[in-house]
Amino acid sequence: MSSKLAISYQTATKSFGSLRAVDDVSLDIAEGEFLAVVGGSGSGKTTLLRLANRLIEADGGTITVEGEDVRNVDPVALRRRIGYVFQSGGLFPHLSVGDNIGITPKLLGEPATTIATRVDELLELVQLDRASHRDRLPETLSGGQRQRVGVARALAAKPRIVLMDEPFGALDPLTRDTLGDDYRTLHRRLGLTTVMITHDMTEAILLADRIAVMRGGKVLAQGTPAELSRSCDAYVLELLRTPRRQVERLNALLPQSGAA
Ligand SMILES: Nc1ncnc2c1ncn2[C@@H]1O[C@H](COP(=O)(O)OP(=O)(O)OP(=O)(O)O)[C@@H](O)[C@H]1O
Repeated sequence: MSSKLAISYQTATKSFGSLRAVDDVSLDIAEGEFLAVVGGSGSGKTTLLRLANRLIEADGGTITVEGEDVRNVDPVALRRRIGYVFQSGGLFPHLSVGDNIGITPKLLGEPATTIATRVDELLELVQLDRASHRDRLPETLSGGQRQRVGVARALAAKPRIVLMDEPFGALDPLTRDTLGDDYRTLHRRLGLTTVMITHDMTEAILLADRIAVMRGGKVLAQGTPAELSRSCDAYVLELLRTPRRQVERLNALLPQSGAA
């Protein structure tokens, strides 16, 4: 991991009316880092994520992407530099898998043959068989396959940064595990910087290098799981206890050998 910053929030604030959805947040994400943002519903995770690519504009503080103040970067150009994976896949229902993946290169005016090659590369990267997936509509895919297409689309313009909003939340646990592991491998292989929102502390611990815990628009704590465990905040400690408690309960209920 480099010591250069991919994203930096300095006292970032965003209010909706009287509600401070993001409240005075300072958070650095290094190039190559995988950061998970964990917190309950309404804690400000999505708002924080979207401040980085200007899907939402901050009303206080400064946010930089690769050293540049995002206010000085054209929002459309910024979003091409930063891949975004939506919770539901966010695919265009009337476009084929191939056209969904190729939409950004197409908007960038790349030739059709270059796009076709890129689509095939990306399908391979997210481990979807090209021939049997390229021409299908999103509604004919499983949730896991749709999320793989969502990841491929986010990577189409070769971004160095990927933002993911609860990307695997709606999937069954096995698919979720596999996709999480596969994405982590991609993150390493492509040298990406990833910021992933999740409700699930176990997923955050297993996938991320560092975790930021949000509540009420504030980042209560940030660091590796070991660093978080030294936090003085009761909410952070409670979140960290949940995975351990689940393991203890599972160990008590399941045969130890795993030969169920
Ligand atoms: N466009 C908006 N207008 C008004 N309030 C908003 C808007 N977007 C978000 N909020 C409010 O800001 C707060 C933070 O919302 P945000 O979506 O960032 O939370 P979250 O942690 O991502 O929640 P979830 O896990 O449920 O997606 C919430 O109280 C939400 O209702």
